[in-house]
Amino acid sequence: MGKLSERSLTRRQIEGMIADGKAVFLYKGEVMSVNAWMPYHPGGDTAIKHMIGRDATDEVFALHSEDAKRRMKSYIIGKYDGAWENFLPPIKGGVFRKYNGPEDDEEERLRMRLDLDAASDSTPSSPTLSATSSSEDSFPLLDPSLRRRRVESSSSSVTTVEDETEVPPGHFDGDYLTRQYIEADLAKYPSLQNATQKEIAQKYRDLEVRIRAAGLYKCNYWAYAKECTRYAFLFASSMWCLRNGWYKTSAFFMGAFWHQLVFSAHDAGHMGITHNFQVDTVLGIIIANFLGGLSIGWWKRSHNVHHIVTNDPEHDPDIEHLPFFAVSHRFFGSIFSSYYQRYMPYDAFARFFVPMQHYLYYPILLFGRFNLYFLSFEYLFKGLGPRKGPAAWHRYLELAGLVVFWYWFGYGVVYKGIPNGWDRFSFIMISHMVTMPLHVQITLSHFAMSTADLGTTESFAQRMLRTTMDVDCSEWLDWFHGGLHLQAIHHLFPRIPRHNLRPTQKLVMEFCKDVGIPYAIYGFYRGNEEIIGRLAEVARQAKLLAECQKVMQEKGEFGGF
Ligand code: HEM
Repeated sequence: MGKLSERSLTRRQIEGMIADGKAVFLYKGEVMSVNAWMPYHPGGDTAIKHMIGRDATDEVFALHSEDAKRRMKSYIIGKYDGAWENFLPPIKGGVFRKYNGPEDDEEERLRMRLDLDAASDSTPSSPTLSATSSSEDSFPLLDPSLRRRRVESSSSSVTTVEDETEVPPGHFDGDYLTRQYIEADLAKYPSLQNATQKEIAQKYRDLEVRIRAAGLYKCNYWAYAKECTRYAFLFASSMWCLRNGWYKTSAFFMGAFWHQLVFSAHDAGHMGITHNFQVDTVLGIIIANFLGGLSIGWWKRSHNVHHIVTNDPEHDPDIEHLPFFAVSHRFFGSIFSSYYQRYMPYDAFARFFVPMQHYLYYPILLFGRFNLYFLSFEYLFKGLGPRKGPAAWHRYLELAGLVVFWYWFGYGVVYKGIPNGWDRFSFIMISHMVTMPLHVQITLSHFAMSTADLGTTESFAQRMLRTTMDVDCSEWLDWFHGGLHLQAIHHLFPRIPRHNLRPTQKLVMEFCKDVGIPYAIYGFYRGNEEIIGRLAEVARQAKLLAECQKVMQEKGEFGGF
């Protein structure tokens, strides 16, 4: 009998394993079953759950070190020959059938042949929706009168194309809107046919090889020396002003220090500095916990899921901000968050805030840092991170980091360094509010982009570029945006060091042209307009929904989503 890793598995066998509760995914044509590893996984189990039944090659490749990829070999249980069609993972509602024997394989072969015949009979260019869609394969075409299309040239040579979908006046239909948004994306992006998406995936992998050969994974440590000088200057300025009794100016510098630090914490959290998981995580803990009072573990846990299911209202924690913001009408339906493991109710608070969210966007973000404390404490005190495996000990270092932070900042700076209550209060408020641009920078790349789910065939590269945009700015301003302005590039290659994102951008633009994926890039001001525009659009929909519900209640009908 041959080695386990050499046996060929059929699609139905793999489906049957998943039906039996096994966490199975494909990586470079090999089938892996990882239940035993899940409690030890530094990336948490949610990340893996999103890949069950899928070809996870690109996601796994983008997020892991060479060492982790080597480690994966021991979880191979077989191989799959041929082109894999993704299942919808159980976490997204996928349903799997038990495997009863070779007769199931025969039945599956027949089904696939029939599907193939049906596909070749249909128009080749028309995109088909995969397992996530309803029984219909494609939605009725978007009513052109409802769509305003603008085509603009950015300062770069790449064209930015954008649609705005508006609700027909007088009624609110969430499903209709969802279909409209999907149709808008289908019209704008390459076909979802398996063959097209596989070609995009292949070209994305070729691009990765070119990037690696160009040395763009190599960290520029001199650039970090400059970053550290800036951090030291901001911190020293804060302390100097504090000593001289200029509390408000001191608070400003403290806020600027935290604002800048976060960019390096982000790099470390992605293993984008030394590329060694333990070294970069410790760097991240020093920056985020010891100096910033936050938890890098919390951030990694939520941010990594965000990288895998970007802009998916039910799964991406980075766009789940009810009751304050809803970036999609789908939040009106009180959907279940797989990350938070709870319903996100569209309750009285949400009905109050969301219709005016475009006015509240900047004021609420002023308080963003306070929310980060809450999420960090919750993560560390509830022990939500890995309890076993290579990342288990990080929790203790993180907790020590918080103790040190509250000692130097809470006791040393605020309590001992400032003589009276009012100045202490204003120091805390100013220093925290000065970090507000960071929250804008974080949300800028995604809030205005698509939240539509195009199904299981869409490649990782297309999904990242469809849900993420970049911000165009002069190179000398890169320090201010800290790499967050090149989010689309970063989402395609999360481990590329921040200072190499700009040279990578050129290669990504060529890739986008080649595969026909629009590369979204706006100036900072225009990007802000886009966000406010999107928030205003969803706010209008929320108002319309409220009006419809009121009318229906008056008529004694049920006013649902
Ligand atoms: C046999 C399967 C797997 C093994 C052995 C494995 C191993 C590891 C290891 C050792 C790390 C630490 C960072 C590193 O050295 O790269 C890691 C991180 C990570 N893994 Fe996996 N992994 C597996 C499957 C997956 C899958 C399917 C996903 C989903 C895309 C995933 C997502 C992540 C993420 C997001 C991180 C980042 C965690 C962090 O930086 O804190 N992993 N994994």
